[in-house]
Amino acid sequence: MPILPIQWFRTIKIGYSNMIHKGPRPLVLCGPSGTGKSTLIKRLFDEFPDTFKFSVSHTTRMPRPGEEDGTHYHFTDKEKMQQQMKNGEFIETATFSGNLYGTSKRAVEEVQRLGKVCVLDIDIQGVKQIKRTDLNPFYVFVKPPSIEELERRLKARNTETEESLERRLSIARSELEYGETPGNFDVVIENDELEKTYEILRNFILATYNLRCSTGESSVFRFFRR
Ligand SMILES: Nc1ncnc2c1ncn2[C@@H]1O[C@H](COP(=O)(O)OP(=O)(O)OP(=O)(O)O)[C@@H](O)[C@H]1O
Repeated sequence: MPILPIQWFRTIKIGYSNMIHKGPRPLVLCGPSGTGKSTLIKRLFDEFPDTFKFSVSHTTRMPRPGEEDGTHYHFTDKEKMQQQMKNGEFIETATFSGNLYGTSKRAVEEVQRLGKVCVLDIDIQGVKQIKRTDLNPFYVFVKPPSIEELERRLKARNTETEESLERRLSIARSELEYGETPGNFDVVIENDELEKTYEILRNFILATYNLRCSTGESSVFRFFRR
């Protein structure tokens, strides 16, 4: 039997192509605030609880009662985190109420090592940062049917003040421009009707990760690797 070069094996699978060393490629979901990313991700996790996982973020804020280090967050301090940021250990960071938050490359790789798809719900700035790393995820951009509809959804969610609503809408306009630029994302999905959108996302993921599902006796979907 001929000895095949390792590159040959690597080309067999698409989504799992780097599984030999690292695990499945992460999945980035990006889109303006209020487009429906959390709603779609929740559906995905509900349907496929063993396939997807979030990474554990770092934070410099104090743990709240019941929060465990390494489970809810990696709790750290400002000096240490700033040093790690300088070392390039984070793929994205943000500041909220004076505390630092961030996703480390290592946290994503830990999910990959478990053989699960690490799901990253991040903004365009985060996408740009990830593109400078070797994480090599699949990029999905979720866009609203229109800015007017986005405004309606954000208002209906009841989480915004007039000021934060305006801020989100203005950021959304520039995010849409980046999201719709060809080559920036592997797929752009318009979230018009939720059921249809979820179906498109689901089909993309099944094909991309080279997975198929079948309806079992209990009508629960099960994954098989082809
Ligand atoms: N297709 C849809 N049609 C109508 N409403 C929707 C649709 N998808 C999501 N929504 C609603 O829009 C609101 C915003 O959705 P969601 O919170 O999932 O957005 P998000 O992109 O995760 O926002 P953020 O980035 O701010 O967390 C929610 O109230 C959600 O129920």
